Amino acid sequence: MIGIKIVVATWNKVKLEQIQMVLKEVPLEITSLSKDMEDVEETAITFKGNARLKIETVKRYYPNDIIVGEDSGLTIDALEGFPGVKTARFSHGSDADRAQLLMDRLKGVPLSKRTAQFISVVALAFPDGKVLHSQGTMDGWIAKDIPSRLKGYGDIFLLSNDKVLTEQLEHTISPYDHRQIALFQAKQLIIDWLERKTT
Ligand SMILES: O=c1[nH]c(=O)c2ncn([C@@H]3O[C@H](COP(=O)(O)OP(=O)(O)OP(=O)(O)O)[C@@H](O)[C@H]3O)c2[nH]1
Repeated sequence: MIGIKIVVATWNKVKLEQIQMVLKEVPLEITSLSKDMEDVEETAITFKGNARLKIETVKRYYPNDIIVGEDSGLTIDALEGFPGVKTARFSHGSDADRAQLLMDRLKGVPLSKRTAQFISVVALAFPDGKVLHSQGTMDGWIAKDIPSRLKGYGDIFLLSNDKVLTEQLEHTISPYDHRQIALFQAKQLIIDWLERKTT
């Protein structure tokens, strides 16, 4: 549709690539944020709330475009949902450092009680003021052993086939990935909105 772009409201390069990959089937130009745009303080207590904060901030700069924002994280049942919305920042350092801290907190907890979820919420803001959301969840367990190459949460997140997420992804892009599930729904919501707009 002439004039409308998709603007991806993320400051994370990997996430940007994943969003661009799924949304490339939508017949609109996809752009990322200009380098000098302020990051958003993620102060909400839900993934949906933080995804909304991201799109609302970016919409102020691009009121006539479709804004796509995503918030995700890991929730661990034995830790009452922790780290949840704080997954990217509950302590200093890298995701690998934080993953190590989670392993320490789960010391002695048997595998059957180490159930966890990766959750992704995508928020969409449309030029007519409409706001829509989609959500994806992936269930698994926090592994008992720390792998030798701990780079992030994907290295401690065990799937039902006994592989950790990053090991699985080396072989195939999982259609069951929380972010992929939320993004595929979001793609359809954008297509539906465009169809209604043109009919
Ligand atoms: O190893 C992983 N495999 C995954 O599949 C996965 N999905 C989410 N995460 C982690 O969850 C937090 C999201 O934080 P988040 O949504 O606030 O994103 P972000 O701050 O990086 O970017 P932005 O979009 O806010 O700019 C970050 O710590 C991510 O590493 C994953 N880690």
